[in-house]
Amino acid sequence: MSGSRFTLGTRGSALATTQTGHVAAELNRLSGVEYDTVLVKTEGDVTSGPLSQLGGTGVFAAALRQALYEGTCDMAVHSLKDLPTTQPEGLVIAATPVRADVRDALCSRDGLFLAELPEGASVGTGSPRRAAQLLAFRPDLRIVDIRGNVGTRLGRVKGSPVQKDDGGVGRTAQGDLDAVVLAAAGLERLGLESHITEYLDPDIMLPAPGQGSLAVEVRTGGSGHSAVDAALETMDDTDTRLAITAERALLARLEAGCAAPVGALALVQGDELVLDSVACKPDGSDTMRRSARTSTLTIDGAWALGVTLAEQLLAEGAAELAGL
Ligand SMILES: NCc1[nH]cc(CCC(=O)O)c1CC(=O)O
Repeated sequence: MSGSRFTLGTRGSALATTQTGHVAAELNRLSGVEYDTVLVKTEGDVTSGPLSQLGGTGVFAAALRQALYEGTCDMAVHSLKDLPTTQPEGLVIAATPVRADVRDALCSRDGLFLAELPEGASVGTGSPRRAAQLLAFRPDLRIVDIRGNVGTRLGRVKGSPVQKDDGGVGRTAQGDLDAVVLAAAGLERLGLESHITEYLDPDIMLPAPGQGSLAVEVRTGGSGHSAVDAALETMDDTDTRLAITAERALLARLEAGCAAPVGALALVQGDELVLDSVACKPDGSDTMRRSARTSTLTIDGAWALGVTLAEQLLAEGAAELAGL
């Protein structure tokens, strides 16, 4: 689209609008071009069944991508981990900004660490990946399938702080869980990091491929503004791009979606890209952790790293283990 403004599509959740707002402000700072945001309702926001049973990947992204493709907006900001690994024809990821904290975060009552939760404690998550890794570390935990936006999930924790009508903050007795697990990045972007009682070490909990990373998507050919396209190029972070490429290649080669009990984390360490991965039996009774590294620091090299590690996992029975 030409003209002096660009339009950014976003989902309506607090997390989505916050993320989009940050990206918009940064693009405006870098390019001087003004922007508008367009709210797009997605299937993932209106369906109420448990996330793990929604089936298909990309329920959050599909409507937003449709809006972008049709020209309702010039750009879309996604949480990368919610994007299916196949890139739709006609759209490209123009920027992956510097990644935020990749870790999962425990938000528990009374500031308890994961290891300190009482025997049989209830932990809420809708993610089979989180559930399996929690159970691998603590087989006694009772995993409760929850969904909803970040605020709703935090509210499930016993004694979690609530905003009172008079503007003060009180404690709720409404909570029914001892803890929930959420992405640290989302909590931090929403200014809710005070709820975090433990950043879960990737040795215990490998994050979802792409976790903590944003993807700014445009139509093939660009945003329609050369200044905005240049800003997107500036915003793109090479190390983030390499890492998420390897993680997503692994997921793609496993033919696993975001609901699979599979974790992956890649990091540029010196002149190497290191990829750690885990495939779990959903009940956490068995896990397969494998790592690989490459010194070919290109997008093709990163993709090949993910594929190679996925093939090793598959050769060792990961598909049967994780029910892929
Ligand atoms: N599936 C929902 C979703 N998509 C992205 C984030 C958090 C932000 C991120 O990982 O970049 C979340 C919430 C969560 O998992 O706690």
